[in-house]
Amino acid sequence: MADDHMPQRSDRLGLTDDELALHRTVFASDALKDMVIVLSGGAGGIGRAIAWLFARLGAHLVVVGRNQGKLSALTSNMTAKGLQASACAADIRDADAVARLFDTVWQTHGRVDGLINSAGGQFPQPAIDFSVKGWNAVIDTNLNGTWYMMQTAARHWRDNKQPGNIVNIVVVTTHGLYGIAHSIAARSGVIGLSRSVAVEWAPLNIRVNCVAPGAIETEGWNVYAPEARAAYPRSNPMMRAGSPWNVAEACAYLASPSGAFVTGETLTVDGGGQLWGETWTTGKPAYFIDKDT
Ligand SMILES: CCC/C=C/C(=O)SCCNC(=O)CCNC(=O)[C@H](O)C(C)(C)COP(=O)([O-])OP(=O)([O-])OC[C@H]1O[C@@H](n2cnc3c(N)ncnc32)[C@H](O)[C@@H]1OP(=O)([O-])[O-]
Ligand SMILES: NC(=O)C1=CN([C@@H]2O[C@H](COP(=O)(O)OP(=O)(O)OC[C@H]3O[C@@H](n4cnc5c(N)ncnc54)[C@H](OP(=O)(O)O)[C@@H]3O)[C@@H](O)[C@H]2O)C=CC1
Repeated sequence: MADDHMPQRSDRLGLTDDELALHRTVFASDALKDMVIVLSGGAGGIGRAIAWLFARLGAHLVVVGRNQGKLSALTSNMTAKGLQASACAADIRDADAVARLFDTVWQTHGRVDGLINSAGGQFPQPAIDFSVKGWNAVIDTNLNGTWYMMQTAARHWRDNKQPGNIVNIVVVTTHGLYGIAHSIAARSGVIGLSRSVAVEWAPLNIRVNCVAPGAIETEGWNVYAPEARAAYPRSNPMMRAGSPWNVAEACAYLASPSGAFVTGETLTVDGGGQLWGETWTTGKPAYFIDKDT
């Protein structure tokens, strides 16, 4: 079977709910049967693919974000297809809101089996120009917010003597992604945290992994200028953007029994971009442009 390619369209970015409801998957339809999964950023481009895939594999998805309207629109579309999903608005930067969120989910379902942290993002800017407020906004969202979710989930698993697993969506921090140094710093923190608590929490039967997507076409790309965005599909040796579905299936591998012996790992889903290619979110500076090509 050929790899799936993102349809190249100019009208919108990413996959629609109708497409996500039907997209082929390699996973068995009961791979996540009866699992309760908390998914932050669930109404975003990658989050929605995760929500649909996981619910189609039998899980109940609790989707989290700041915008109740976007969350409810998604869960209505999912429940209309017979899938199990509910919406819970919360800002992951607010540790008290995160605590209330997990209390509510445990009260409602009596369990949580997995946490996927897909909430995140940044704005493109040369690092030398970051304001204190801009820096803090990105660190708070991507490092602190992700940590509040991880720690709160883990405390519930410990206190209820239940196993759990966490997948954090990060960015590729090792090579080729420029103009978002605040996010590279935050996500490097998340990767380090994940490796550290993968060991500390192994006695609690909690696995912790990361997925690092490369250029994945979603509406999240709207934060970048069209000229910068136009170069993203050429940022890896496959010379194309990835699909949110590719990221969702990587998460399913890690969150289901297929990942039972994997912890502390970062699974990179970038078409080889960490080995060859570059992404300038701010547009490529003249200094780096080879005038002979
Ligand atoms: C292939 C490529 C890789 C792609 C990777 C992806 O992740 S794809 C997409 C993934 N999705 C996304 O990335 C989603 C889009 N990103 C976001 O939602 C935000 O960037 C956020 C994550 C920081 C949220 O922060 P928030 O809710 O607090 O929002 P806020 O708006 O209130 O900003 C707070 C402060 O930040 C500063 N500042 C903000 N923008 C700019 C700018 N353009 N310029 C300069 N500075 C900027 C500014 O100081 C502002 O305060 P001010 O001066 O206005 O009082
Ligand atoms: N698309 C890509 O090419 C890549 C994406 N990534 C990362 O993958 C993740 C998902 O990306 P993608 O789906 O494309 O981006 P989107 O912008 O489409 O989705 C991000 C989601 O995060 C939610 N969110 C942001 N801040 C908060 C917050 N403080 N509290 C709760 N929810 C929040 C947003 O919902 P709301 O605004 O309603 O709160 C939104 O639904 C992000 O971490 C992103 O940085 C990494 C590499 C590449």
